[in-house]
Amino acid sequence: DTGSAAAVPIDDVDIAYVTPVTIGTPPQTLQLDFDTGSSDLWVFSSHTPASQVRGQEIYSPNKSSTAKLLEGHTWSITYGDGSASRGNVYVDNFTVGGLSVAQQAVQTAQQVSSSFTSETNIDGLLGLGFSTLNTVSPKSQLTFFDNAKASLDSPVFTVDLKAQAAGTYDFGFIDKAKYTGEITYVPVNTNPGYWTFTSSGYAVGSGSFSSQSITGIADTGTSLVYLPTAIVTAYYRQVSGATNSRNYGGYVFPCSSALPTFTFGVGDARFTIPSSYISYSPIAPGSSTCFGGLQSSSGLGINIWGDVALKAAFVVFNGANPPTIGWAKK
Ligand SMILES: COc1ccc(CN)cc1O
Repeated sequence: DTGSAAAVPIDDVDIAYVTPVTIGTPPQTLQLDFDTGSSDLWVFSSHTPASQVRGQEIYSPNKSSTAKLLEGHTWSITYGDGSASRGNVYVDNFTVGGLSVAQQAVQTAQQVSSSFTSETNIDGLLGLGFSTLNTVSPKSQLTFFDNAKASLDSPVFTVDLKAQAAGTYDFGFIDKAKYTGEITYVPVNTNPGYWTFTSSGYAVGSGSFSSQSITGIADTGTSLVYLPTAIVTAYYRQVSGATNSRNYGGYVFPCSSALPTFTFGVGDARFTIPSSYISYSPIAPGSSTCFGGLQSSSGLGINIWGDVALKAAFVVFNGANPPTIGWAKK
């Protein structure tokens, strides 16, 4: 089997991407944020208080003839940005881009935090991290990818995110039309459950490449890139008027400032993030102060290669044993 579905930016700065999925019988279509940085599949539902729903599509298990409550199971998750959700669990038919799983655990939200309520274009998350991170209790559940893996032509999914355009999530195959040159594969550390790999270094603009190991996670569910402070300060030293603002919670700069590109290494390969991806967004609509797409990871305890970096590459998440991650130009 294989599957292929669109990854559509939800706003004009690519803060997140959503992908259509269908759940149950007859099929209910929701738009989910596919997140390689977590492993819960949760949805806005008929169990979500109306006060917390602001236009999101909901999954109603009682309207699905194939839904079954997973008795006595609950879940609760908190994300790196402080957002959170919790609820109960059903199993039901689940399809992504033509690829179906019969008894997928679908976690129905009974409570979502305000940032999810205000994210009106996201109807839930589909975790593509390792199933060890799943929060369902007393028995943790498998991700869609883990459930589908055995039936896939190849145990992989690929991520092709684009700036202000629809990209794709492919399952079970590697589409040669989506990348150029070779794919560089590097090892993945599955502890504690992220797609953790080690980058071989970085360069700021046309500067020299600094060979150093940067261990971090490939995270489709995070908008920006978060790297060690030394690297980030070296970058913004090249941006006139840049400051690390406590007020705005990170590096900001005059939107008119020229930004260098940022290059990162994967093995011998080099990937360059265009300046336009790093001039992420005005701090408020119409402001002449811009927030950077590259920020310090010092407060996170982990380096994150989020959408700003993933947009610059075609990435293969290889779920073989042992798992690896592959990066190619496009
Ligand atoms: C509030 O919105 C989100 C919070 C957390 C994640 C997962 N990194 C994805 C989101 O779209």
